[in-house]
Amino acid sequence: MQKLLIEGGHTLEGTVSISGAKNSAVALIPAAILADSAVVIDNLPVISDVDLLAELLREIGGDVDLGNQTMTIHPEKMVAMPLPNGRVKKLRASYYLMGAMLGKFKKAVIGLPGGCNLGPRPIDQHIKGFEALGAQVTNEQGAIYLRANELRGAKIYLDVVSVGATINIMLAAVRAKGRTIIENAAKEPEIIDVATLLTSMGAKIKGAGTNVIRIDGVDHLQGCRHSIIPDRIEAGTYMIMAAAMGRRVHIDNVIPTHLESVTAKLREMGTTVEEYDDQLIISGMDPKKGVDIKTLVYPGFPTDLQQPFTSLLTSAEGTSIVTDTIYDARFKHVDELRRMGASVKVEGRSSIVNGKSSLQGAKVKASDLRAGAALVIAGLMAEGITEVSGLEHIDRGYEHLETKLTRLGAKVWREELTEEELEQVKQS
Ligand SMILES: CC(=O)N[C@H]1[C@@H](OP(=O)(O)OP(=O)(O)OC[C@H]2O[C@@H](n3ccc(=O)[nH]c3=O)[C@H](O)[C@@H]2O)O[C@H](CO)[C@@H](O)[C@@H]1O
Ligand SMILES: C=C(OP(=O)(O)O)C(=O)O
Repeated sequence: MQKLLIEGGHTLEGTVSISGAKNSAVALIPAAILADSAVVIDNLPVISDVDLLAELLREIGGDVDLGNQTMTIHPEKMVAMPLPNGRVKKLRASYYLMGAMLGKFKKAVIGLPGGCNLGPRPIDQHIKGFEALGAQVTNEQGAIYLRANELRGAKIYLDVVSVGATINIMLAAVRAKGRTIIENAAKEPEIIDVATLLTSMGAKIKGAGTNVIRIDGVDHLQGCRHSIIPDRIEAGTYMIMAAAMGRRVHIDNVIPTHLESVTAKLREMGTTVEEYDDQLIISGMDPKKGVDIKTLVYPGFPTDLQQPFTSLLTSAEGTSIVTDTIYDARFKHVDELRRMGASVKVEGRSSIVNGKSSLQGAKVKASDLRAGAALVIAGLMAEGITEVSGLEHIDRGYEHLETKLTRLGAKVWREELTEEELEQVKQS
């Protein structure tokens, strides 16, 4: 087991290229189950969630060839193998196997998903959608059993705007008989990406990216080739790093419109953000002005970036309030930031940051993926050395983090945990 060490205080300068979007990839890979022939996915991020999903597809009989940033999935020999335990419990996105297997085989048994612990992560809206399409859904001993004689199109109104439920219902509805209408659908770019793949496979989908999606079911879906959109959350993380420590950082392979809420907040703080077709250039400026953040569904400020942004706010003047309206318990980074000398506390679903603090390197632990990113940013800003453990979370979502940061001029490297640290991990 390893930890990440960061020597803080180094200026970032140069170019970083953004990988394919994790939150698309984890839905696109299960979507390939629906095809009758090979699906090739390009621009895949090199992250552990992708490895896990490749293994899950192999478990159900898929022939999966995972190269560098490309995956070829042969679904011909896949079967409706029950997956009640094991790898499905390790990532949230395993829930997309429900929609894809229900669409293809009209049945599935999938263990309740894992993923980052952000407080409760219910899937009632997914189940409501599957039931509306004609599936019988039961929860037995921690696994969801789905079965349908036939799937029929239906009108489904989501009570909560959910990315996961919108995609999962799309995955099942593309193979239902007749028309499905998802109302109050989520509008995230990753939903458009999944709809693009399904359309290339032969599905009939209209309205992805708006709050009403219409799907006309088809009898079969063929293989295709698809390239994943850039990861707006990885891009946002580097934007924040550049605002914190950057002289002039070029962020390549981005879709700037996907990041408008982040760009707006950085500008409000005094950071210079230049926008081009597929590139952003960020120059951090001092002094920084504190700002309030409220996470919202797309195109609002993304919940996945509130933790990283909080680290940046510790270097800003005045008081900033960060409110998460999507996951109100997503604040496990706060105690760790305090260990580094930040003045930040949690009140209800908000964290309150009093700036400006001078952070000091410390031994800290990433409790989840974006908490990990927040601690890396704090480490870049801090005086001395920061040691971040819990790297398995960071590796779920950031491709070659230390290589990308080293190229920008950061001093960051991995080391094995000491015997004593390993013992502490076992006990925690
Ligand atoms: C809207 C939103 O910002 N979604 C983010 C959320 O997606 P993720 O797919 O995890 O979450 P959803 O979009 O599904 O959920 C949004 C909200 O709806 C609630 N909910 C969801 C499903 C359900 O059946 N019942 C229910 O109550 C959730 O608890 C949450 O409060 O986290 C992902 C990873 O961190 C991000 O990439 C997504 O952009
Ligand atoms: C929390 C995240 O991932 P997941 O939903 O896959 O746990 C994330 O991408 O920030």
